[in-house]
Amino acid sequence: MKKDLETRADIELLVNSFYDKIRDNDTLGYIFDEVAKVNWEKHLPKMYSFWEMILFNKEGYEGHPLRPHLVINNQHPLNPQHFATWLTIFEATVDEHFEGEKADEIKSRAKNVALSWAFKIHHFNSPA
Ligand code: HEM
Repeated sequence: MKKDLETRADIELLVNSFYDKIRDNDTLGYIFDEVAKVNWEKHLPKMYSFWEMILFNKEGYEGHPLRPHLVINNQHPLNPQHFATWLTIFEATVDEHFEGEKADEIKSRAKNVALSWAFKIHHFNSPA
C-alpha cells in the first residue's frame, strides 16, 4: 500500500519526479527547456508552493498561474494534446508514488485546471 500525500516533502517528491518525466517527454520537454528556457531552481519551489496551496490551503504561492502559459503560447502555440500529455504524465506520477484521498484530490484539481486552460487557449488560438 502506498502512502497518501501529507507533507511538503511529499509534494517535492511528486513535483521533482513529474518534471523529470516532462523534460524527457518528446511532446513537452523542449517547450520547457528550449522555448521557455525554464530556470528550474526558481520554477520547482514555486510549484511546491502552488500545490501546497491547492492541496493543503497553505500560503506561499503568489502569482498568476495562467499568465506564463499565455506567454509561451505566443512563442509556441499550445494545443489540447499538449495539455492531455501533461495530465497523463501528472496522473501517472501521482499513481507511481501515492494513493489515498489527497492523491485523488490532486489528480482531480490538476485535471480541472488542465481542461479549463486547454479550452481557453484553444479558443484563444482558434476563435470561432
Ligand atoms: C501544455 C501544458 C503545460 C505546459 C507546456 C506548461 C509550461 C509551463 C512553463 C514553461 C512555465 C514557466 C516556468 C518559468 O519559467 O517560470 C509554467 C509555469 C507554471 N505552470 Fe505550467 N505548463 C503546462 C500546464 C500546466 C498545468 C495544467 C498547470 C496546473 C495544473 C500548470 C501550472 C503552472 C504553474 C502554477 C506555473 C507557475 C506560474 C507562476 O509563474 O506563478 N501548468 N508552466
